[in-house]
Amino acid sequence: MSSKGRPAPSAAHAAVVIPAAGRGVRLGPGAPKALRTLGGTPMLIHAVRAMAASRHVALVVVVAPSDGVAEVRSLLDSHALPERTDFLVVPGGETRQESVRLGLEALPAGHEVVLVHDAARPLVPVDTVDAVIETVRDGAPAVVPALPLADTVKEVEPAAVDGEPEPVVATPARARLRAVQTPQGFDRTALLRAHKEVDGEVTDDASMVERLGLRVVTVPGHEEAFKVTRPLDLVLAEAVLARRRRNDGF
Ligand SMILES: Nc1ccn([C@@H]2O[C@H](COP(=O)(O)OP(=O)(O)OP(=O)(O)O)[C@@H](O)[C@H]2O)c(=O)n1
Ligand SMILES: C[C@](O)(CO)[C@H](O)COP(=O)(O)O
Repeated sequence: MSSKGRPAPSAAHAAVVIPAAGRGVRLGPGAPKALRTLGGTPMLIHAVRAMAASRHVALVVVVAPSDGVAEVRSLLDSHALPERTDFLVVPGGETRQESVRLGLEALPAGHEVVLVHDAARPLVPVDTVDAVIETVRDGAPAVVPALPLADTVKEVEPAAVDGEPEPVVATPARARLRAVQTPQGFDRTALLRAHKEVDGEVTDDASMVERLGLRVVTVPGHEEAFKVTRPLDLVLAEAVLARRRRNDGF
C-alpha cells in the first residue's frame, strides 16, 4: 500500500526527483528561487503540479534547501495537489548533481522509470512529461526534451578576466545542436549507476548516462518549458501564466 492507503503503484509508474535546493543567484537577491512566487504561487508548487498532472507519475521527491525542509513540506501540505501522487521532501546539497543524488537515495523500491525535473522549469506542459515517460517505457535508457537553437553558437577560449574579448575557436554546425530541458527521463538502473560511477562536474543527468556509453535520445521539447534563471525569465514566466489563466477562464 502507498502512504495514502491506496494500492502500491506498479513499477511502470514513474517517480520524479525535483532538485529545488538552489539559491537562484542569477535571479538576484531574495528567497531561494524555488520558493519565489509566480502568479502568487511558489515556483516549486507549479513544478510539482506540472509533474503530478501526468497520470503516470506516482511519486514526487522534492529536494529542498537544507534549511528549508519543514517549509517545503508545509507548502506541499497547504496547496492542492492530486490525491493519486505521493510526496517526499529531503534536504539538498551544495550542487545540483549532489541534490539529485540525495533525491535518488530517498526513492523507495519500484518505479523503474525515474524523471529528474528542475523546480526552475515550472511551466512544462504535461504532454512533454508524458512523451518522456513513454519513450523510456519503450526502452530508451535516457530521454531528454530538446529544441533547435535560434542563435548561432561559438566555442571560445574563456577569458581570464570577465568582460575581456574571448578568442573564438570554433562554430559548431547549428543544425546538429539542441538545447535540452527537463524533465529528463531514465531507466532507474541506468540513472543510479550513472550517479554512482560518473565523477566530475556535469550540467545535466543525461550527460552522466552518456558517459556510461548508454543511448540517450531526444523527444520534442516545448518553448514554455524554459528555465527561470535570470530576471527577464521571470517576466516571461508571469506572462505565460497570465495567458494560460486567461485562456482557462480564471
Ligand atoms: N545545490 C543545488 C543547486 C541547484 N539545485 C536545483 O537545480 C535546478 C537547476 O538549477 P539552477 O537553475 O541553476 O538553480 P540555482 O542553482 O538556484 O541558480 P543559480 O545558479 O543562479 O544560483 C534548480 O531547480 C535548483 O533549485 C539544487 O537542487 N541544488
Ligand atoms: C538540467 C538543465 O536544466 C538542462 O538544460 C540545465 O543544464 C541546468 O543548468 P543549471 O545551470 O544548473 O540551471
